[in-house]
Amino acid sequence: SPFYGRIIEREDQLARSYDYVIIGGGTAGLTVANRLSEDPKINVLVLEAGIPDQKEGIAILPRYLGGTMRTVYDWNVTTVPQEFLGAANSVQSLTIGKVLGGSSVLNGMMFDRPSPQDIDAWEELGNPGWNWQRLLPYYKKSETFTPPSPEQAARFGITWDPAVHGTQGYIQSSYPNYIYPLNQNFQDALISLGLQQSKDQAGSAIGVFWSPNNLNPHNQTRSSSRSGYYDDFTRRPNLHALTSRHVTKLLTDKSGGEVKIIGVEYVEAGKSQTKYVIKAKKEYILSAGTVHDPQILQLSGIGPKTLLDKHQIPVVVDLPGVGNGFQDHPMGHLILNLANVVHTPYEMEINATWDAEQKALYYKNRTGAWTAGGPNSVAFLPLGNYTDRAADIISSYSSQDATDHLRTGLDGSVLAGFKKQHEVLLRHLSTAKMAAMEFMWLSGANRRYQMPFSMAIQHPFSRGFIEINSVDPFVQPTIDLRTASNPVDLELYVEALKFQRKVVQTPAIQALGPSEVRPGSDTVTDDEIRQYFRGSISTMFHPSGTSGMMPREIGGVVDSKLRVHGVKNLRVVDASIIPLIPASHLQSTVYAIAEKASDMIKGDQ
Ligand SMILES: Cc1cc2nc3c(=O)[nH]c(=O)nc-3n(C[C@H](O)[C@H](O)[C@H](O)COP(=O)(O)OP(=O)(O)OC[C@H]3O[C@@H](n4cnc5c(N)ncnc54)[C@H](O)[C@@H]3O)c2cc1C
Repeated sequence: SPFYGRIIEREDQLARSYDYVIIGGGTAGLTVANRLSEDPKINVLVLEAGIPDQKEGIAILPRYLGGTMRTVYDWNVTTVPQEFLGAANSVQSLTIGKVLGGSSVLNGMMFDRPSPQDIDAWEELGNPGWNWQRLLPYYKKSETFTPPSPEQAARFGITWDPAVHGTQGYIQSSYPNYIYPLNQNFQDALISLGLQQSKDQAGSAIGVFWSPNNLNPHNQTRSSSRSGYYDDFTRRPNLHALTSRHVTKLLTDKSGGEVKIIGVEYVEAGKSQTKYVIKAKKEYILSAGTVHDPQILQLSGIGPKTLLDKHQIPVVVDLPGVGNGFQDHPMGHLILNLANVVHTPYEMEINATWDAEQKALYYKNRTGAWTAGGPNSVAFLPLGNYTDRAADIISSYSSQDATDHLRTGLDGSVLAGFKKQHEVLLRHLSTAKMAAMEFMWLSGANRRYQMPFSMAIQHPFSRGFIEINSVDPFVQPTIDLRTASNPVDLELYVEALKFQRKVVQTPAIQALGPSEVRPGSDTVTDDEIRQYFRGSISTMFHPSGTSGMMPREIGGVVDSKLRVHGVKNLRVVDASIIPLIPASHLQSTVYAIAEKASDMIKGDQ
């Protein structure tokens, strides 16, 4: 067919049948599509609600990091008012990708990994085979790591361990040709406080470390699931992507005793009168992301019975976990102005001459500050590393009844699951092997200030939810992060700010002539600090957990082969299956999950 080998545009270009239909061509969706279509006999269709980006600056240049937010490539969804936060930041926007490549086209390009314990905890929740040792090969499989140049390695002291990196994967991880010197001040400051520096974050992400970006080292542009797993494979005749197609529900059949998916219903964007149905011979794979997976499942009658009854949707599978278990990394800031002039991404915004010089360098030979955007320097710290109140905090969590601060009306199975998570988290957080807080200089991910430090809680005990509030698939589901609903989470921020202020006092930061812009000198007491965070914490864009991988008896949505409980031929593969959010930015883990899932699906063929 003349249409093979590209993104197809019309229904009459579809193949007669597909073995797999993948709902959502995002980070995980395109990974699975690539791997399944390696077998030329297997036909794969991806249905993606967004359009392909045009490789414009905001989508591919580190200089314009963040520029896709609130554009056509963003679903532009917002939360309901957050009752545990202050009025000023009560309604939050939650950027998520609506584009071929999904959130990997919008993300902050930080390419790090969690610590082994973060993944081992998944196995402890009843998922055999989901531990660090078994997932590490998939982190490696998805990555091609390029070490920093010898000059950069020598100048900044960047070390790495080739044993934990991949060399054949489709996602490029590398250091930009230009590294902002402030990354070094940040490292030096933390080391001067006695913190350990890891040789390589990719095998043990504790302490302060250098991190690469998802950056193509050859042309210094973003590496995304689209550039890595899709663009070079469009000549495969058995891989089709149909964009601008919004999936509205899954069609189910219960007649044989077990529940089966018998088709996917979708519409073309802007033409919702005409409904199409496409069928898969083997399986359906839901990769629509943490916000939309539960919406699609619930609209299809798979979800909590009480919610389905409320909307008069016939119950196909009563699965109380669907949409519950939402987790994210809420993020707060300490912001400095610097008296001593150093180059920062902020300078791009105020110094047109410097920006133009850097632009010229970029287009001449891919050097200069336009190559840099995503953060390269970060610290993931266990409680005992940044506060002497670690024991108090652990005991505040452990003296709670695990279900004290959850939303009301949850099914017993979901409560049992959270009890189990509570236990697993407390066991690990009291060791030096699980990070509780991430500290980072945001680099180009926040270009409004010279020195925005972020602080993000890594293992919140608060849980949010996503649920439909209409049977209309085009109405955004209710997104309730419930940030800080567990009050002990806020205590971690109080301690984090005090620690961050100590960091500012170190010679490495003092050399920059810092003055605190936020929260500022009138925020001193614990109560003032709590108020500050209530009024300012926002999401770090790491939504996960709404199709949690756990046994059904404890509120799980998918089993350890990522099959939806109670449904024969449906898997979920993306960030929503993460049962406990790890201490890391999420993309490397999403790729690893998708690579592992692809092998499991092939194995079951
Ligand atoms: C602004 C931002 C910054 C981030 N920064 C970083 C970072 O620096 N480092 C890092 O590691 N991670 C970062 N992340 C997180 C990381 O990018 C995500 O966790 C990851 O990309 C999620 O992958 P996914 O496959 O679960 O979902 P997505 O990649 O979002 O894919 C879901 C896809 O499904 C499609 N879809 C949804 N509903 C439907 C429907 N009804 N019909 C058809 N298609 C549908 C969507 O359009 C989308 O393409 C960031 C994320 C964002 C948004």
